[in-house]
Amino acid sequence: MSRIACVKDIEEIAIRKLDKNALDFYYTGAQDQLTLANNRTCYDRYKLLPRVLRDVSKVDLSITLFGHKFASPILVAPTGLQKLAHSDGELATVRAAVRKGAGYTLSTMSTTSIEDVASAALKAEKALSSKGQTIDGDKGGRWYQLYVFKDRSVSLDLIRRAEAAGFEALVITVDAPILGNRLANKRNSFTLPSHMEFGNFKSYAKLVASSNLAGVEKGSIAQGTAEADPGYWLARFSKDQLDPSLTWKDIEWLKENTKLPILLKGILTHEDARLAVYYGVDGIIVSNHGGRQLDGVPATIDVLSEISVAVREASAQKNKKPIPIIADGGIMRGSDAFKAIAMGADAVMIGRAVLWGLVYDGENGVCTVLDILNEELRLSMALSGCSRISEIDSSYVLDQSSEIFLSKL
Ligand SMILES: Cc1cc2nc3c(=O)[nH]c(=O)nc-3n(C[C@H](O)[C@H](O)[C@H](O)COP(=O)(O)O)c2cc1C
Ligand SMILES: O=C(O)C(=O)c1ccccc1
Repeated sequence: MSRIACVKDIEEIAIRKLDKNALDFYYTGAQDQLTLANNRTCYDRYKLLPRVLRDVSKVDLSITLFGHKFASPILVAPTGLQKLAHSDGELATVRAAVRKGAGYTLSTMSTTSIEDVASAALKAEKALSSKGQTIDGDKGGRWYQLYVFKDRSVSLDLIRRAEAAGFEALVITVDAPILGNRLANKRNSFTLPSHMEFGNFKSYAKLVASSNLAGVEKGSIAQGTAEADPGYWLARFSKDQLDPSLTWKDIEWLKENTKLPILLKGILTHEDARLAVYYGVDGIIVSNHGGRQLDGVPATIDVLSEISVAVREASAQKNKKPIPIIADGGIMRGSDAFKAIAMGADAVMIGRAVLWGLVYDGENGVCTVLDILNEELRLSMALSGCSRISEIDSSYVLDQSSEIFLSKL
């Protein structure tokens, strides 16, 4: 077999390896998958405008967020059910993130517990130090993604556990009050194999019953009518347990209940970006959930520049520095990350790319994905004349379909 040269090569192998139930869960988007497709094609529309004759003999990828130095602005997005990809699941991913100094966010919907992920990460950090290996970033840098449950005591307990386990920020996902309309998962009656389960809910009786961890075959839930019953295990669990009544008031409640920085994941408009600053959150993740929630929303790169203006203005009104903006969706190349940063992101997250690495070769596969994307980003920077992430701005990209561009013609 020929050697792996890019993340697409790894994706192809992963597609061949996974069964239909798991592949469709990872790969597909909601409804007509318009946003999923757009997430990819939009990057291709932005052209790079390189500057030359600048010293690029040293290119520094590192960034600092919330006082923490990361080796690269490419962070690992929270994705649920990672044991479907590899038997080591979340443990493999977090170990890879440690080895590469990459930011890592653990999903509420993990197949491994918060505590086991934290202890694997600490062990991996110790192993690196004892080998005398250094990474270009600080230790730690792990965040916890929270879905807010109807039973608020569960959410509070998850926060306490994440804090106790050393997670350093909370990522509140706000674009999934209800799970998106995922047709492939419906058709497949998507389910977890019986030997897998959620990693965090064992002590919450209601969640155990509702997720059928108590031994009932997960796939055997009767198919209801489309309206009354979302039709498959995960959609039903989400409908029963996640709180669709969440509002900005609850962000205040969360702030009262933790000292950790809070990021909102799933912001797509400048109005909500302003509200996020107004309500005092510490960062936003501009995301369409990888095209898995509301189909038909724009690709994140297309809304980044107006959101970054809004964040700057709203933060200035409070006499504060702009809060960090992270973007995700469709990033499969280091040059995609470069473009997102140019359009206003401070960092980016990768979801599926990590999952493909995990399927391909567990921990080492995720390391390979991170290495490839970081090297591609380094190359984009060097060839564009940038030696630091902070130098990358909108002068390095051209959006050929934007009104500004068209009005210049
Ligand atoms: C299989 C899968 C599971 C996901 N699970 C979660 C999750 O549990 N929580 C969450 O906030 N986002 C979740 N996401 C969304 C990702 O965090 C991220 O926004 C998205 O994957 C980015 O797009 P990309 O996959 O094109 O990189 C999931 C995405 C995928 C593909
Ligand atoms: O699939 C997802 O996108 C997601 O966010 C999720 C929700 C519930 C369980 C697992 C993943």
